Amino acid sequence: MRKFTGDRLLFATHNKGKLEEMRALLAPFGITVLSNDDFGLPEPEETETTFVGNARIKAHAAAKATGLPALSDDSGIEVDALDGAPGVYTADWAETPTGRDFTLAMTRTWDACEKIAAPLPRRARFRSTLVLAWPDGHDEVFEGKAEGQLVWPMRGAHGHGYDPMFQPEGYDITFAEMDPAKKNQISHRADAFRKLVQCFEAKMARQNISGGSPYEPKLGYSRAVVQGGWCFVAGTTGADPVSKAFPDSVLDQARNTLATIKAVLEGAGFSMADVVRANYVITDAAYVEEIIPALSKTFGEIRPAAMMIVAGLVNPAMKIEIEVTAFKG
Ligand SMILES: O=c1nc[nH]c2c1ncn2[C@H]1C[C@H](O)[C@@H](COP(=O)(O)OP(=O)(O)OP(=O)(O)O)O1
Ligand SMILES: [Mg+2]
Repeated sequence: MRKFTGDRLLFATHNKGKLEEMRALLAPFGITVLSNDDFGLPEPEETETTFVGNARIKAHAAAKATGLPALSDDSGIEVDALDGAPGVYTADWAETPTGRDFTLAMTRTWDACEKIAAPLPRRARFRSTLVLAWPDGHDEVFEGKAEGQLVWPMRGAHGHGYDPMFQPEGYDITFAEMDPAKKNQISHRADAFRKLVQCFEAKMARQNISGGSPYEPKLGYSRAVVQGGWCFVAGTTGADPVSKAFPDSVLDQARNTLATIKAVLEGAGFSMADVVRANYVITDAAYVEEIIPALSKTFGEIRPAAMMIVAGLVNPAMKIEIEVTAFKG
């Protein structure tokens, strides 16, 4: 999957409700979100018969016109009793000669169910297909959905589109009665967005990882810090993970240290193979020969850039401390 590495993204929509939701979803990633309004882009004709087809039209048209990576959303509501209608034509059901009227669209949808005396609950789902397109024509597709049922009469004043008649599964309020931040956690768009986030890994906000040591808040450090594609693991010593005692042998301490580092990296979504730098402190130069089996077993193939210092450590029982840095592109 191609990664998004820039800091400006165009969200190619003319729908203010979608734009607000997408800006909130993207806020933690430090990406400036531009909209069609910033460029005065025309609304392309959605001539395809699938969500992905129409989402591609919108994203590629915007990426081509602006030279920026562009994200689009094509979405709609599927009603089981109506064989999935209005589906891709959800926006069309709101069209009137003077613009879109969603009260009319929702009334049409409910009436269609009434006409065939569809049994209750009238199961439905929102679907969202997000397409991220680059000016060179490449794109990535992410799909999401939110299950629920239609309710009548319409309820609630938040949200947009068909929100007042959609009650998500597990709730007794509609999307339009829900706090917008809550809708943004459980919606079809949020579901698709969680998949899109893989594209933004390199933009992830800083994350401090605690190992639970009481010294962390006292001395002001973290077991590891993850930022962007990097994981910085703090200097780690070789106590036994269960007894917390330091074994006599420096080789055993080295093995414990490397096992702890491996667990920390894996907990942060990295692996030992991602280690690009390792710094070693040993308390006696003679220990170099002793720790070779642990080091060559762990790093013989990975070969991070390394440095080894002979120095004192804070507890006389400690014979080795290792810090590593990992990078995931
Ligand atoms: O969270 C939602 N809550 C309520 N209704 C929603 C939602 N998400 C999509 N919908 C409905 C209304 C929208 O008009 C249609 C999608 O049509 P769709 O063509 O994808 O969007 P659109 O024409 O409003 O904006 P644009 O194409 O510029 O992104 O489905
Ligand atoms: Mg549209």
